[in-house]
Amino acid sequence: MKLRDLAGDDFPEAADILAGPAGDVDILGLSSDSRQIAEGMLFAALAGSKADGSRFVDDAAAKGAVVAIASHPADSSIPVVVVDNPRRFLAIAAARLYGAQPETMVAVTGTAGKTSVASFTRQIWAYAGHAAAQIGTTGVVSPDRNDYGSLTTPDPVELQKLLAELASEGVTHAAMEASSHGLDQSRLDGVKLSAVGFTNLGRDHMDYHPTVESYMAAKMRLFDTLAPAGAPAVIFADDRWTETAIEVALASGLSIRTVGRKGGYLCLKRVEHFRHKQTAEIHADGKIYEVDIPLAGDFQVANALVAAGLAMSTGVPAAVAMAALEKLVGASGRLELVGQTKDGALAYVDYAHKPDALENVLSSVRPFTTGRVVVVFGCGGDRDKGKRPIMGEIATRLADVVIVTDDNPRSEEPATIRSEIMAAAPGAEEIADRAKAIRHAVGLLKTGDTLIVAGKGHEEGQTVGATTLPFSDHVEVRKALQDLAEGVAS
Ligand SMILES: CC(=O)N[C@H]1[C@@H](OP(=O)(O)OP(=O)(O)OC[C@H]2O[C@@H](n3ccc(=O)[nH]c3=O)[C@H](O)[C@@H]2O)O[C@H](CO)[C@@H](O)[C@@H]1O[C@H](C)C(=O)N[C@@H](C)C(=O)N[C@H](CCC(=O)O)C(=O)O
Ligand SMILES: Nc1ncnc2c1ncn2[C@@H]1O[C@H](COP(=O)(O)OP(=O)(O)OP(=O)(O)O)[C@@H](O)[C@H]1O
Ligand SMILES: N[C@H](CCC[C@H](N)C(=O)O)C(=O)O
Ligand SMILES: [Mg+2]
Repeated sequence: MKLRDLAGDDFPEAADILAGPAGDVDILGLSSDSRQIAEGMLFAALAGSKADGSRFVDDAAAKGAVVAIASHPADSSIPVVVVDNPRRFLAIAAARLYGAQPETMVAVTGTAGKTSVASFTRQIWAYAGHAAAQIGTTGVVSPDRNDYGSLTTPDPVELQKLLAELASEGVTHAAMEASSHGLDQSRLDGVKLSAVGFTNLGRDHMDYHPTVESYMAAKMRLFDTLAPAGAPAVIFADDRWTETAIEVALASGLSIRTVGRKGGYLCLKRVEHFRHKQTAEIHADGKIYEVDIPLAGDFQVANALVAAGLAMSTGVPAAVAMAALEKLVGASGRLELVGQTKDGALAYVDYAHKPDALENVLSSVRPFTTGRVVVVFGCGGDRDKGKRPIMGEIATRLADVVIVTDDNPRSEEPATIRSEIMAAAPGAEEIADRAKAIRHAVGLLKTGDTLIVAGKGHEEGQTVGATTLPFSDHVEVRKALQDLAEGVAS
């Protein structure tokens, strides 16, 4: 496709250069990484967190790039087209180059619950008879795929390639997670959205966003920039940041649909929490439905409501959506019951790796725990350091036994990360080796206790330095439970 057609009318600041010979250049592919460039491709020079991509224009040209997109002029053997936001150019050009997307796409943002909402929305659509997919932290799930993922919101070129593949595989509906990094870096800018959702805002990624307001503003790009005017915006009604989300949706001309106890579109009239399910009375489309949601964790009711709101906003009748809630399966590693001891103590794996999530998950299991709540967790390296003492405090306040261990130390010294948590967790035990920490915790379990292994959820690796070693909380919990049952000494 010609560069001019990839740009369309979206980049008036480059209209002059695109009207000339540079606009006629035929583009065979796109990349923001000079190392991935091949003959005939466009190179987008992005200012990143570690490097400035414009340093690599010559490398890209040497590998066969025919044009570069950048935010400032550069001397090069290939034309350099200057635009205000090269990341946005890359995303929009990728959407045009790959062409197809599932007809109905929704995106959900918020600090916690995105993966669960994307999964539940996919499940409700599938129940309603649609070929549906989800894209996010746990990877890609569709009728034909179950691919492990790495980023919550993929890089725009990969994302658009994936959407075109899904469309060609017959997927008509896709729900995706919009992370604050993804939104801030314009990774979703070429996605054609039918509806958008917001769950909640808590503390996370304060290493990347300077203030909580700017973190919220990044999330709200989904509403004020990406959602087309008039699109439904499904907003969880009971969060501290609900009003802000509503204000942004109003100012952006979206159709506001609140869900929750204070919800107008879906109103939670009553909910009873049981150990493995919740019974909710939901007012939807003029009727009251009593729904058994077969998931542990009261926060899952909020996620189920946002998902039902998104499904209904894209054509699923209320009665079908409510019936589908009774069949939901939790996303992998989200308060997932992995096993129990012979005395009936339950062991869960959960993905809480930020303060609000840890607080929610520990509070959720408390009412059903007649014994002690035992938690094993750590904090990731090269990520928001401020959350470490906060999570230490939460664990100490809400659990009876706290075991601090490693969770993807990455380039940091693991002992330093643990000590920053331990500083706010008096009485906690520190066991560096995560497998040993889990085994120790399982060994402590008595009748009535609940174990939460938090932070890694579905993850299949432990990243130490630059190496990711195979590691799964599920596998380690199962092994420890089995050895305990067989009397193998720890
Ligand atoms: C901090 C961050 O978000 N980094 C993302 C960002 O990279 P960057 O722009 O900072 O890259 P950089 O290393 O500074 O390099 C700048 C540019 O020079 C290019 N380059 C570099 C070297 C070279 O030889 N040639 C070359 O062209 C790079 O390809 C890049 O385009 O843009 C890249 C392309 O989209 C992402 O892959 C990369 O994600 C990294 C891998 C990452 O770990 N991201 C995490 C923090 C993330 O995005 N997480 C979110 C949130 C999860 C959650 O909600 O909890 C997610 O969506 O997963
Ligand atoms: N609605 C919610 N409110 C508070 N905590 C939640 C909520 N939903 C999930 N959690 C907690 O957050 C963890 C992660 O849930 P989920 O993966 O659905 O969220 P996410 O927004 O996709 O997270 P991430 O940004 O890490 O991918 C869960 O394991 C649970 O501990
Ligand atoms: N998408 C999140 C995942 C964190 C998971 C946790 N296990 C950790 O490594 O901190 C991030 O990159 O911040
Ligand atoms: Mg997620």
